[in-house]
Amino acid sequence: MSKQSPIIAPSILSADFARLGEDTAKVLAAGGDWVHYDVMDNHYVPNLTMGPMVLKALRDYGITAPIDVHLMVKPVDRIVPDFAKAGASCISFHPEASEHVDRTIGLIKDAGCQVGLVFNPATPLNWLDHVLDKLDMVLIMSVNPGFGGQKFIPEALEKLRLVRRRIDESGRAIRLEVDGGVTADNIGQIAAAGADTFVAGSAIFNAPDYQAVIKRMRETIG
Ligand SMILES: O=C(CO)[C@@H](O)[C@H](O)COP(=O)(O)O
Repeated sequence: MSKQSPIIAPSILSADFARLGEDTAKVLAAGGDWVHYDVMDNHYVPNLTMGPMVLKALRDYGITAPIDVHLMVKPVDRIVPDFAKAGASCISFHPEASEHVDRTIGLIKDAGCQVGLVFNPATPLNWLDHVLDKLDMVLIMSVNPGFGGQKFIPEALEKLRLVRRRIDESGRAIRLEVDGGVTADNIGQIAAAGADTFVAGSAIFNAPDYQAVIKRMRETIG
């Protein structure tokens, strides 16, 4: 299976939290495809963000774009149905945070969501063994999770190449997402390494013109 059409998923971790609905609608109108929604629990990662109630509030506000939930929480399973009910489209989790990775994958699918598995910079790819065919997405972290605005870790490029190969060999339509330090300047290199789904927070939300950054990213990806 060759690469799928590129998706740009602005991470609303860098949005204006005091005007979250408005800012999310604005970034989508500016050309964002998905909403990337970071859930941090001050346990698995050292930060605390948003839960399912805020996600539901975005749906109630009128956000209809796919919401790509990145769970940085431990334990994982208990909170999955709440996010599905709130309107998540895809739920990704870290294998180290789940006692039973295959069970968590099944739980997310049974809740009606797409499922992704997330790899921190030091997480080995052998967590893909035996489960790759069940996934809709593999997410490669190019920073250590917990904060926006960090610098891209270049070793992520080799990891992307390795996962691209595994996905292609599987023959399945699995997305390859990258998250952390993605900018209009490095997105070309990241796309060339095999990513087709690009999360970007500070590079978009800290810019004066969201549309101009997203357009530049899209043109660079080709
Ligand atoms: O999951 C995370 C951080 O843990 C990310 O989604 C960040 O929100 C990306 O932010 P930038 O690095 O693009 O500023």
